[in-house]
Amino acid sequence: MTRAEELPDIASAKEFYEKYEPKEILGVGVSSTVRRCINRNTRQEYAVKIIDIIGNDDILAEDLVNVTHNEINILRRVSSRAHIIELVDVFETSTFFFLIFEILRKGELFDYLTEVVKFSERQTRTTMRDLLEAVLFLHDNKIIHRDLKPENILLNDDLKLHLSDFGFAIELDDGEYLKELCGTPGYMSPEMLKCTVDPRHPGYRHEVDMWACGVVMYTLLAGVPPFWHRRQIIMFRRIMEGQYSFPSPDWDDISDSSKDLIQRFLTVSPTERITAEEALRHPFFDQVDQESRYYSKAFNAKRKFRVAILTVIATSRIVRQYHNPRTVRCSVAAKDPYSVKLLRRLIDASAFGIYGHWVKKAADQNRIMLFENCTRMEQLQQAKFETEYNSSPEQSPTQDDEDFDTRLRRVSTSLSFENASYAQDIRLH
Ligand SMILES: Nc1ncnc2c1ncn2[C@@H]1O[C@H](COP(=O)(O)OP(=O)(O)OP(=O)(O)O)[C@@H](O)[C@H]1O
Repeated sequence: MTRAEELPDIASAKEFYEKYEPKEILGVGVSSTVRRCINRNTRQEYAVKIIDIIGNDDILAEDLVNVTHNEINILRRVSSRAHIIELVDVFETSTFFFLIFEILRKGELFDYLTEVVKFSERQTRTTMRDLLEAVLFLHDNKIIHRDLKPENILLNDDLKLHLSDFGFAIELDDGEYLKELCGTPGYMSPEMLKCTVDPRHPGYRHEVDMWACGVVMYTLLAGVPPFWHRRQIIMFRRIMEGQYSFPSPDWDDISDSSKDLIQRFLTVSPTERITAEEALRHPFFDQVDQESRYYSKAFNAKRKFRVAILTVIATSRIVRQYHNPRTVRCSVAAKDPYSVKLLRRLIDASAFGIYGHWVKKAADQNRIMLFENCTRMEQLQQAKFETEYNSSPEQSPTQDDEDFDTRLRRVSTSLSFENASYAQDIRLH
């Protein structure tokens, strides 16, 4: 049994054990273990996040206590709002924190996305609307999440999303700017990266969350992240320059309004980037509005008749397609099987079946980045290589004369180290 799997002894957490009965592990975080638990009086099920303050080799106990207090304070302010996880109870001892949350049985959006490979536009619309409503609430209350990504979005039984993990969330006063580099590399905004390498940069604000929303939306629709590159330093360059594309064939069937909204999220200048409020008014969401308005209208015989006719037409089309599927020319399938939608899905699903995760499709389209938290050894090796490279005599510039790329490489190296020890989240001081 690993240390994470061990339960804190009863003497050190009497109050928690008196009220709750811990059960099996639901997930393991960087500094915590999450278990199902049952309230002994009500028999209601919850999820308890158990944070081991002193048993964490990578993080200083004092830092962990401060970070957790900040997380609890923010959660108490935002908890149980629509699409935000509910914090039910908190217990603190000298060695452990116990944070009791509502239980979200379907786990991470990330795992769900891994299973289905990518989302339809309709699914993306629902997911992004819920996410943006949560983000709007945070921003209206001057809170920045700073780590929006599919791993931090949990799903309940009805696949309704709940934003979680407020470990990096922070409250920001008007006119205040931040400079701390934190979050997850592929989701970081250009201004966050720029202020790390340019000491004269003013810093960043809540717009970093909107950038992350763009990365999430792109990833949901394409099944691959927008800026990924095997070398983190190149990925950072791409982020800072806003260099991404909508390559064929994946994006051929995706509407212009989806692409337009992504472009508005992934706008390099934070002042020109779309806000959560504006995004919710974007035409991409109109279709849902029409649908919900349609269903909320009172009974109308004419409309009902129309729906019945459309249903018959759709059903007969499905039956026809089932018996006479669209022909695929052998020459096309042999030359470029991935361009045929039907085969594309089959290839993706088979690759997933074989490897247990998404695999590389081309140099610029790589799903590996989504699994970077599993490649610790590779990152550690790369970090070691980069450090040796940086520490060689001819590669040790002073703080003043080092060029932009050297500073960026330094950030990238630190991130690789942080990634290796902290799995996917980072916090540099
Ligand atoms: N309320 C919940 N209901 C169900 N499962 C949960 C719940 N909260 C967390 N989990 C599961 O536990 C895993 C770890 O959660 P946690 O938020 O602690 O991860 P983390 O953010 O990586 O941890 P850390 O805060 O230490 O960085 C999640 O990925 C999820 O699968």
